[in-house]
Amino acid sequence: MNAVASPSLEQPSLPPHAMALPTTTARQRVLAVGLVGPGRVGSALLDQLRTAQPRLARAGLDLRLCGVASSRRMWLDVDDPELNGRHDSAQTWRPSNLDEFAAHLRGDGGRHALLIDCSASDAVASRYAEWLASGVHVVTPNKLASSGPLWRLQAIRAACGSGARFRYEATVCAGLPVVQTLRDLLDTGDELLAVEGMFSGTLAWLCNRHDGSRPFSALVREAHALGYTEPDPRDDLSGLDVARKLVILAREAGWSLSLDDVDVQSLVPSELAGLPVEEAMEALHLLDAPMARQVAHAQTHGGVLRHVASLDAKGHASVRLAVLPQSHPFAHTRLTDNVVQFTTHRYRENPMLVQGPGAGPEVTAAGIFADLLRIAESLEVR
Ligand SMILES: NC(=O)c1ccc[n+]([C@@H]2O[C@H](COP(=O)([O-])OP(=O)(O)OC[C@H]3O[C@@H](n4cnc5c(N)ncnc54)[C@H](O)[C@@H]3O)[C@@H](O)[C@H]2O)c1
Ligand SMILES: N[C@@H](CCO)C(=O)O
Repeated sequence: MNAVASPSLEQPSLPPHAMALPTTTARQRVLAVGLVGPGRVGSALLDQLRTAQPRLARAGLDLRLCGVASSRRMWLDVDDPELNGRHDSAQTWRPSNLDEFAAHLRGDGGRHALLIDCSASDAVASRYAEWLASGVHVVTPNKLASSGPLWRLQAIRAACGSGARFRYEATVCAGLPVVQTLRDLLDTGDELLAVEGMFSGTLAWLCNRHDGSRPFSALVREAHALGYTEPDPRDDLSGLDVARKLVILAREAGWSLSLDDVDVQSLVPSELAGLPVEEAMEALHLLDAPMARQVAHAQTHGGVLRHVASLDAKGHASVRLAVLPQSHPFAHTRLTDNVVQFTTHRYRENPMLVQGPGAGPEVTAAGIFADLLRIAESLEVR
């Protein structure tokens, strides 16, 4: 199984026989896994799963990749490996159909099944409740279910009554333990008072790299190629991606925040906002002049640009680009570093910090993988 290096490659080379596992022993837990969205993050995850399979098998977890679905086509492990072999290891692909995909994953219902959504698709997020209700666990870095309509998230939570689990650690700051940390604080009786920080790996990287020597648009293209941005980088630049993360954390704490409640400062000029994504990628130069002015302004004031966000217990939430003094702790972050500062009842004098790389396929994939392992740990042997 090789990595799919480009998001445009919708066909990861996944010879079914490459996923062959050591013989299952009576004590092994079997987990059927299906992946939707083999893009930058999904492909990195497929690589990590394949590398880990022998080690997991020795530890008693038989991880079986049963299917991969992209927006247009899918591969299921029942597809003919001999035929694939005759076509130079090509896969047998069929048109994508999420109903068939989930039914195949469930099998006869006798095995544990887990679906990983690595798309950024609302249509896929809309299916979680029915998958969970049918007993399929769901893990995702896709923020749309947890930050979208509240009724849909409530339906997803209700569907977990089937015993299936829904985990989404990588929706906030990629592989950093942010959602789990907040959950641990709350589960042990602490109370969230405020969250502040830098929640965009892309904006952190752009602010660190943008010194005026290269056009901002060239840096955005590079961040996209490195896999830091959302599929549509305007989701990062408009502050929407960070607003989604604030909503996810607020809801984790039991607050009914929605995207409309977040005061967001967008960096996307209106001429760029209305374009289809391909045209917008061609017109990124529209960002250059305004961002050059922002950098010059920060330099004149002896400060640095940082993309910051905050949320308080009264539901005030904001996302903006700020000029911070060199002495500010956020001024010395590197590369894609995110910082999440939790002020809680216990940590009110000296808030708790989670900090580190906040974007990129490999760290994000590792966050998803860790969610999968937490679910796998709780499975009984079938
Ligand atoms: N890149 C990061 O650093 C990062 C970090 C945290 C979370 N995420 C999230 O991870 C997800 C994937 O990001 P990416 O950078 O890999 O994006 P990508 O564009 O590289 O990949 C998305 C994949 O989803 C597939 N897809 C789209 N619609 C689909 C549909 N309806 N059915 C099946 N497949 C569909 C596409 O075919 C593509 O393979 C996004 O939700 C993103 O917000 C990314
Ligand atoms: N595009 C996002 C990925 C992590 O959610 C970011 O740059 O932070």
